[in-house]
Amino acid sequence: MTAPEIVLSCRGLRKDFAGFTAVNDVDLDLRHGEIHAMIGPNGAGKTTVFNLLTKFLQPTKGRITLLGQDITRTSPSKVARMGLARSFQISATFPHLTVLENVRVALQRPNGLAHQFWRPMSALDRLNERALELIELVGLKDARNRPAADLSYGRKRALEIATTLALDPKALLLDEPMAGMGHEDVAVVSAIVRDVAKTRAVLMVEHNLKVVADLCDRVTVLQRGEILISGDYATVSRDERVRTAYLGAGHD
Ligand SMILES: Nc1ncnc2c1ncn2[C@@H]1O[C@H](COP(=O)(O)OP(=O)(O)OP(=O)(O)O)[C@@H](O)[C@H]1O
Repeated sequence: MTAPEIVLSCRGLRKDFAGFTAVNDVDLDLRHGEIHAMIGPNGAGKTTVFNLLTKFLQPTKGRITLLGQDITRTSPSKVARMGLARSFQISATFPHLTVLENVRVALQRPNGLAHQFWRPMSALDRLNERALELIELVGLKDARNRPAADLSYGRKRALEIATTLALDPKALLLDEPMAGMGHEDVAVVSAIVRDVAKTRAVLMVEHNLKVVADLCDRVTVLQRGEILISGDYATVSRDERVRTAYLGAGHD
């Protein structure tokens, strides 16, 4: 069987901040249908890698490709349109708008609201149809007419994921999607991530190792800006360097 298509890839990625190397020689391949976790201690460079991949930071060295196209020098808005989405940057939700209105706003974003007013009713119907599909995908159908502010924490995160999916990204980067959640919400959001990953590549920074073990196909461990090891959870968690450096001695 051939390996799934590589959606987002980087080679030799490096970022220096005023003489300090925050990220060094990072190679990553995100594949269609796979969930890839990036873990590592505080300050390991995870956020910097996210910022480099989404083009919010320009790499000092290295090359990034999205669907085979070199995006190393492409602007963040262009890479977003090309199919790379990041959870918190383009998914801000409006608390006083309903769930449906929030997703509709997100769906209209690529073309800008100003271009929408002249469209025939059928286009608006299509917009509602697509909005409802996304709302259903993240399990918020029953709450579609409720203001976002009324949702529980986990369901707000589900709404954010729905708005992030509005551009139908091919690669989705999630920065600690389960942060601050209780068990039930973690289960809900995990199921959503598993579902959305079926048709795209997902990279997530996640501190909850149980989530990583249950959800992720591949784990990359960063330490002091460099990749310590990359592989499936079983392989990575068996590695002595990972056990001492990150998981801590005695971790099972
Ligand atoms: N703009 C910047 N200027 C200078 N140093 C920076 C900048 N951004 C990050 N760094 C440094 O780069 C290193 C990596 O930081 P980064 O935020 O990427 O780590 P992280 O793995 O995301 O950590 P955390 O888990 O705490 O979020 C840190 O030492 C940080 O202080």
